[in-house]
Amino acid sequence: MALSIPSKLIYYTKLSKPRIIWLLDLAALGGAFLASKIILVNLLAVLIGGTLASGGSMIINEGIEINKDKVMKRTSHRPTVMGYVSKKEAIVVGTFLLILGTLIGLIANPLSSMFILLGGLIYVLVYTIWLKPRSPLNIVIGGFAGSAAAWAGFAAMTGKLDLAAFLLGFLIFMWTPGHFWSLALRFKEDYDRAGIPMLPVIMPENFSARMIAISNALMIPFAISLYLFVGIPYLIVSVAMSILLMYFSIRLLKNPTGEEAWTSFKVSAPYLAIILLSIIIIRLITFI
Ligand code: HEM
Ligand SMILES: CC(C)=CCC/C(C)=C/CC/C(C)=C/COP(=O)(O)OP(=O)(O)O
Repeated sequence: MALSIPSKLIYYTKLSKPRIIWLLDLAALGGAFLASKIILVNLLAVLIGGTLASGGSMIINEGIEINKDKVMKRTSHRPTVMGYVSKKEAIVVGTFLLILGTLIGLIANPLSSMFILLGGLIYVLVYTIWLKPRSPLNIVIGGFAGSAAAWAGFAAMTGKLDLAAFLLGFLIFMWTPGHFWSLALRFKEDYDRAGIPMLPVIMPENFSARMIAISNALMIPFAISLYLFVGIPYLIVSVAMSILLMYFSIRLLKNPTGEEAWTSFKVSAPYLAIILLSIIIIRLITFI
């Protein structure tokens, strides 16, 4: 199908999942602001490189998954399913963007660039190709893709990692199951139809709700202990947000329905966003 360049650009922008990239960028910013100094050029390199690489990785994912996306209601309108972007084109363009993003990360330093590449490779190779079709633990391991964004941000400023960076990375790692199992519980019929063994597909609702509550509870110590590096105002924000998150996890435990799971999913991104924003804003104030 011959399409104009502007419409291709619109399709590629949609395929890159901008609704997810902003939070990955916020994770990279959160990592960067945990460092003791901010190097502006490196910050721009990791944000631009990370955005291109994560967008590219999502485009590769949607190239690989056309047949699954076709049978899932939620994903059946993607430009790849509609035939506007072919499998081969998505994989070629996505790979190009992943490589370009990795190279731009080199402007900061090799470690930051390595984390950008690692994030993309974990998402495409480990999650999409290897674990997603095979194991209900797919997203547990896949969660390291999000950690890589935070580590790329920190490494861009310092060329190394430290305890604060590890805590932020593991916070995102532990956040991912609660985020995704809530969505998968809401759309379990979709995943079942596509033959993807997501936890809520193969286990009863109450078991999935319990796993969401447990993983959220295990995440909270990582979120709160970052106050050692960010200070008391952060402690107040992280405790308040964690109480709110657990309130919705307990509601889901008591009533493990698709509707409650959707509420839990909708709370999860703002939870992480507010934690990351408070790190960024509080550290920014201390830098000034
Ligand atoms: C393997 C790990 C992950 C899986 C399987 C996953 C899965 C998903 C899915 C299927 C959606 C709905 C997608 C759509 O709208 O097309 C979604 C939404 C989202 N994800 Fe994830 N995700 C993961 C990790 C992450 C990470 C690490 C971040 C950022 C740090 C993130 C941020 C978001 C955001 C911001 C949304 C949009 C939420 C909304 O619409 O309210 N996700 N995720
Ligand atoms: C540092 C760096 C480059 C990190 C990249 C990390 C990355 C791309 C994480 C994305 C995770 C994500 C949106 C999964 C969507 O799941 P899915 O593809 O199973 O969703 P679907 O069911 O909507 O297809």
